[in-house]
Order: sequence, then C-alpha cells, then structure tokens
Amino acid sequence: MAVIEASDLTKTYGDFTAVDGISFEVAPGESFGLLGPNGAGKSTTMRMIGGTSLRTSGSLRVLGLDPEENGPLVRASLGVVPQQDSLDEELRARDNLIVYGRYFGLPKAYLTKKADELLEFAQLTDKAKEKVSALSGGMKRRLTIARGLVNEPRILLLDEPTTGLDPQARHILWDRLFRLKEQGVTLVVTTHFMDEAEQLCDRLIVIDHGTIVAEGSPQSLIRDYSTREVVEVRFGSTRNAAMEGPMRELADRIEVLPDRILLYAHDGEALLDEINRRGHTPLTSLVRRSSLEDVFLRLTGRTLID
Ligand SMILES: Nc1ncnc2c1ncn2[C@@H]1O[C@H](COP(=O)(O)OP(=O)(O)OP(=O)(O)O)[C@@H](O)[C@H]1O
Repeated sequence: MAVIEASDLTKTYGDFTAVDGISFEVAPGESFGLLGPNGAGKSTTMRMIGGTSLRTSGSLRVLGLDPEENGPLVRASLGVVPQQDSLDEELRARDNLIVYGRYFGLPKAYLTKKADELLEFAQLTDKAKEKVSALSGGMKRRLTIARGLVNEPRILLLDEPTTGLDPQARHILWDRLFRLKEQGVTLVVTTHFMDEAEQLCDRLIVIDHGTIVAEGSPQSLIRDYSTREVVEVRFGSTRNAAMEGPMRELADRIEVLPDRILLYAHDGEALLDEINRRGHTPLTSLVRRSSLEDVFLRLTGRTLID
C-alpha cells in the first residue's frame, strides 16, 4: 500500500493556483522526489503532506490518514526537515533534539538515549554541547535532519535539503540520507538540483507551475525525454545566435541558451567532430551524458535554475 496518496491535490492563494491538481503515490521505503524550479509548488505540496497547510481541493492520504483530519497522528509518523533551519540557536545541539522530542510527548529517558544516537548518526557527537549558533551550515542541516528523526518517523520530508551547502557538505548529507533509506525510511525530497534528484531519488515527479509535467525514475525520464549524450558548444556572445542555423543542420534537436548551444545526439564525440570538420570551431566545447536538466529543458523550454 502507498504511504502517501495524492489525488488531484490543489492549493490556491486567492486567485493564484500554487498547486494545480497533482496526483502521485509514494511507496513504502521509496525515495521520492519533487523536482522543479523555484515557485513550482514543491514546498506547498510538502506543507499539505505535513498537515501545516490546508488543501483547497483534492484528496490526500498519508499512511492511510487525512493529515487535515488526523494531524497529530500523521505528524507523529512524519519527520520534517523544513527549507529554512528552525533550530533554537541559543540551545546546545543535543538540547535541541531533546526539547523537540518533548513536543511529541516523548519520555525523557528515551530522549536522552535517542539524542546521543542521533548525534552519532549526524556525525555531531563532538558538537553535542556546542550552541547551534556556533555550527556550520552543513552541521545545522544535519542537526535539523537528526531532529526530524527524533520520533523515529516512517516518512521523512526534506524540503531542499542541500540548498546553500558547499559540495563537501552536500556529499556528507547525501551519505546520511542513503543510510536512512537503507534502514527503510521513506524519503520525500524537494529539490531544484538535478544532480541531487539523480543521486537520491528512485522516482520523481517533475513539477512546473503547480502541475506535473513528467514522472518516472531519473533513468527512464532521461531515456524518454532526451538523447544519450549532449554536446555543449560556446561560440562567444557575438556569434552564439548566428550559429543557431548551422547547428540545427547537425542535430534533430538543439537548445539555444544565452551563453551556449546544446545539441542532442546519440554519439556526442562524432557530432563534435562533424561540427569542427565543417569549420564551425567553437570557443569551448564539451560532450556529456544527458541529465534531468535536459529533461526539464525539453519539457518546459527553460532551465531549472533561472
Ligand atoms: N502563503 C502564500 N501566499 C501567497 N502565495 C504563496 C504562499 N506560499 C507560496 N505562495 C506562492 O505559491 C507558489 C509556489 O510556492 P512554493 O513555495 O510551493 O514553491 P516551491 O516550488 O517550493 O519553490 P521554492 O523552492 O522557491 O520554495 C509561488 O509562486 C509562491 O509565491
């Protein structure tokens, strides 16, 4: 049975529709992603799942329950990692976990043991007595995740878990999330980073302007909506637009971005050789594998990060 079932889920703010009739299911133990640009409606969807935002219409079941009718029960089974860390800066790291656990009515004896276990999991044991204000961004994120796990949730909701973190901090965080997945926790992740979605998600929905534009595993989305490889060529600001015509002759599909042209191909190296053979020599070029960014571009005509 699905742990989350959304059907025709809709949220409007006045006459603006932020989430526009989306339907999806999340299976137990799955790592499920909501991928889309800023403003697509991802956080709003997460808040409805967590029962902190009321839906306008449609139906929603979390572990078989409606979060609006059974808020406390649903929240007891959910861990929430909001977009902005909402830790108590003045409290020590360990005390943040204990105080948060008290909101769930969890007993002190359980919490003192659990806090140590979670600090260990978050690789923060040596920071247990530090005030939150003294922790780095990556440490705060890991502490927020640890806090979300204090009630041993079956589902962890993560809203843009690595936004603002440097590459090393992101990798540490991804590693911790993989471990949770191995333990059977269902992860629901919003992100506008395609590499994060590719790394973490078994399956995802691509959201744009409040609607689902595609759904599937990262591999199947790339297979269905892109070619195996992409050639990126830069001709410089004065030549870029003029090269559109010649590039179109060389590939079934191209995308002209302000600073470069993308050519979709099965064999990128062969295509790049042909570009050079015809004397269109670009200033810089690279051949890479297709990514979810290409899927998004194909579906919406825009890049994920505007
Ligand atoms: N309380 C609100 N009142 C009015 N409009 C809102 C409110 N909350 C969100 N919106 C609007 O709804 C749309 C979707 O917002 P949402 O935060 O869900 O997007 P998102 O995909 O999570 O993007 P981001 O990554 O920027 O958070 C945006 O246009 C936003 O301005």
